Amino acid sequence: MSVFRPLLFKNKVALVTGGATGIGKAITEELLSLGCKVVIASRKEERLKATVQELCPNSNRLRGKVCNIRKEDQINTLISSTLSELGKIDYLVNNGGGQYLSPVADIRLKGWDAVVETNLTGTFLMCKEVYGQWMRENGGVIVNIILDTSRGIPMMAHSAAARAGVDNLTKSLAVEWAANGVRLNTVAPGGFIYSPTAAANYGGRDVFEKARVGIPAKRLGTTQEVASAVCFLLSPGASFISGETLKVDGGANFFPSLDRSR
Ligand SMILES: CCCCCCCCC/C=C/C(=O)SCCNC(=O)CCNC(=O)[C@H](O)C(C)(C)COP(=O)(O)OP(=O)(O)OC[C@H]1O[C@@H](n2cnc3c(N)ncnc32)[C@H](O)[C@@H]1OP(=O)(O)O
Ligand SMILES: NC(=O)C1=CN([C@@H]2O[C@H](COP(=O)(O)OP(=O)(O)OC[C@H]3O[C@@H](n4cnc5c(N)ncnc54)[C@H](OP(=O)(O)O)[C@@H]3O)[C@@H](O)[C@H]2O)C=CC1
Repeated sequence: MSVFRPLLFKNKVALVTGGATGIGKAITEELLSLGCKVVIASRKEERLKATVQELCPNSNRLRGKVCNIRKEDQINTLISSTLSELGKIDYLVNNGGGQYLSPVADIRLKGWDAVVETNLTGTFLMCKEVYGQWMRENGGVIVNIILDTSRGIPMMAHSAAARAGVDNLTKSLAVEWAANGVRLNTVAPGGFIYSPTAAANYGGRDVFEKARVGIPAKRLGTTQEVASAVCFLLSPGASFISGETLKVDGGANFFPSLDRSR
């Protein structure tokens, strides 16, 4: 059940990258339930189609657009076609991203580049293009999803470095674009938010289940819990919050190794 007032969101237009699966899909569902029009964008057309069919089969309030955020020309087209179809972009959620597990010693340059391009460069390009085509003149709100990198992330150093870059980019843009009526914040889910697509990237649910002992609440986070944080930061309730990082981790960044026996 949503804790937000639909009046605040009605007829807003939101663009959510990676909005067809996992956390992005929960954000999409929440925004739709509040009355927004939503465009979801990612690489795999079949996932986009399935989510549009599942969440909004009988209306055009949800549209899927194929876009690889590593490709500047595709981002350009994504933004311009969204504007020509829906007339505005009030909210951008840069959620699309990911990585693979590897010790640093085994990361090849091609893999490093793939992860940095996906997470840091992709977010930079999305922010720059939406600002240039719409938000510079009209304002808007951007939320960037990262990982909680406050203690580094062994086995995911490429992604941790890229996400720390996104966190810092967000702070610079929050200052540069404030006078244009643009707010930006990051949401940092701590490690373990289960969804089937996220888990598939690591060979199944096991790696998430094993993490449970290190989480003070003794449970995994849900995609809806991340979506709530995102919607709060998008909402007018957060109208004087910009350049901040909101962790969603059930307290796991404090004393993360305590009480592993339970
Ligand atoms: C300790 C416990 C903690 C457990 C921690 C558990 C995680 C919990 C916290 C985090 C959760 C999440 O983020 S959940 C979200 C998960 N979802 C995703 O990651 C989806 C998106 N990810 C991806 O698409 C990929 O991971 C990403 C690398 C970014 C892009 O892949 P692409 O194949 O499209 O990229 P390309 O440009 O073709 O480059 C591929 C190159 O990348 C490298 N590469 C790619 N996958 C690889 C792999 N599995 N193993 C090795 N190397 C790989 C190789 O060098 C590849 O080159 P070649 O060898 O020449 O091919
Ligand atoms: N699950 C977790 O525990 C945590 C997740 N996160 C982050 O949250 C975000 C969402 O992850 P989650 O929902 O869990 O996992 P998913 O794997 O379900 O989501 C990743 C999404 O990103 C999209 N994507 C990946 N690469 C690109 C690209 N180059 N261009 C466009 N879209 C892309 C994927 O779609 P497609 O493959 O079709 O392109 C997919 O929809 C990610 O940035 C993730 O790293 C952060 C902390 C913890």
